[in-house]
Amino acid sequence: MSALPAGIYLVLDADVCGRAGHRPADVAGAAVRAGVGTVQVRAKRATARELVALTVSVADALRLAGPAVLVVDDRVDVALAARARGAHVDGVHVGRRDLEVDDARALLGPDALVGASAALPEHVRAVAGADYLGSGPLRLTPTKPEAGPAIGVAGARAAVVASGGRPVVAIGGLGAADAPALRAAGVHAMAVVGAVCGATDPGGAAARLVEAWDRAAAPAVAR
Ligand SMILES: Cc1ncc(COP(=O)(O)OP(=O)(O)O)c(N)n1
Ligand SMILES: Cc1nc(C(=O)O)sc1CCOP(=O)(O)O
Ligand SMILES: [Mg+2]
Repeated sequence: MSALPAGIYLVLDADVCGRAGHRPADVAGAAVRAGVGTVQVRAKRATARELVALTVSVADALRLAGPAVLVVDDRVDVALAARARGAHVDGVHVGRRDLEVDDARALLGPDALVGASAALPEHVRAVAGADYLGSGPLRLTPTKPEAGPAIGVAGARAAVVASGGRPVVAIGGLGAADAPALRAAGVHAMAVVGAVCGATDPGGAAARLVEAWDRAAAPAVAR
């Protein structure tokens, strides 16, 4: 199984990229070149066929950009279809209305990376087989207005405590300024959509996020 990289986790939302005038594969490549370790393909309005094509194009971009983990939001069938076309897809991120974690793993194979949404400690217990947990929204966000309620850094900390040592990925309204508090709470990675996909310069925005994350870990004397 691919381990989930710590640091910045890009949720590559096709609609947010499109509104900003960016090709998702270009955003993914620029982000990974800037040090982003994980990319999740998310396209809520796409057909299954469009999502397969998008996933293949992102996998192609990542092959050139450098090592990164690639997962698909929601759709195990799409991950499998992209793999069948030769794309390297590590796994999926499943939400509470998608396939269960164990079913996703049974279909994708034992080495797949399967992440699951779990905002509250009771959700964390319900996804015992997940390789990592996505917890949010930290704060309300225009990218996903239906998400909520906001759990804040305290909620992310509660997920970390309930996680049994599994990596927790915080999501929802996050930016570079959040890195110190999230790292202090024991969060493994910070997921962003708008901060990169919606930026004028996605690569530059990703580089600033990576730098903020790395700097947040530095000992106080080195700052
Ligand atoms: C890292 C991460 N965490 C949480 C989510 C939310 O996933 P989900 O519950 O499936 O909601 P949608 O993204 O599908 O609207 C995520 N995508 N990534
Ligand atoms: C895709 C997603 N899931 C969330 C959750 O709380 O489950 S919040 C979210 C959107 C995050 O976008 P942004 O970084 O632009 O705020
Ligand atoms: Mg989802």
